[in-house]
Amino acid sequence: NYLKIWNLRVVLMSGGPGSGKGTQCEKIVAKYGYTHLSSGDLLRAEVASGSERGKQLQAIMQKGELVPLDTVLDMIKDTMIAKADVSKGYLIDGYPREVKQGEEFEKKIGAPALLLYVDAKAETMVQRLMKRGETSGRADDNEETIKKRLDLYYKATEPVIAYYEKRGIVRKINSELPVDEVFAIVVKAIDELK
Ligand SMILES: Nc1nc2c(ncn2[C@@H]2O[C@H](COP(=O)(O)OP(=O)(O)OP(=O)(O)O)[C@@H](O)[C@H]2O)c(=O)[nH]1
Ligand SMILES: O=c1ccn([C@@H]2O[C@H](COP(=O)(O)OP(=O)(O)O)[C@@H](O)[C@H]2O)c(=O)[nH]1
Ligand SMILES: [Mg+2]
Repeated sequence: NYLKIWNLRVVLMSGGPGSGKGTQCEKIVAKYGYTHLSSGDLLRAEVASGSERGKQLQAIMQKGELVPLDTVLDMIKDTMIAKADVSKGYLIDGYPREVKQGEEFEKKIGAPALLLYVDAKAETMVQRLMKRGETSGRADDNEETIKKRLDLYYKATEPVIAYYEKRGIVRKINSELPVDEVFAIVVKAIDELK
């Protein structure tokens, strides 16, 4: 199975907090049957398990900071391997968060075929997250943590996009548009892959 993951297509979904990554990923999974891995969801599952490691993660995420990159990469890799037999390809959401994470991913797993970059204005993202926070129950959907996530996104994650741009695999998509219009552009980008 470890060998098998090298042959499966990897699509990355990147964008700021609240830019619509999760929303678009759900639609991609329904249409293409890719295995969806959200690094944030994997981390939240570990927190929910109540483990010692989960407690440490909770503290980091509550502050809007980044979890050590090896922790996240190991979780992603283990999940990829576990699902390799039934997988048609992987859709990895919210990862990599920093250039170093991307480099490690390539060393241990392989090169992605496409990076979908959903882009919205900071103001839009904050608004969406505040609204989502009314019902999400996410400890990090509050004004103070949102601001930190946003700052860290511009500082650490935007350079990741520049890194993949050099390889010509980035498709930037305006996610200020209604969900279905954003998705139509996403579909085009995926269908162009061979
Ligand atoms: N108008 C509009 N709203 C959207 C769009 N995509 C997402 N939203 C809303 O914005 C909120 C955040 O979307 P998510 O898909 O959860 O965002 P995310 O990028 O996964 O955010 P994180 O989980 O914080 O990384 C949701 O409550 C959606 O309803 C879009 O394309 N257009
Ligand atoms: O590769 C990752 C992905 C997520 N996180 C942590 O998990 C939180 C939530 O991530 P998610 O992608 O769900 O939401 P976003 O911050 O994009 O709104 C982040 O703020 C980080 O603390 C992390 O450290 N590394
Ligand atoms: Mg999400």
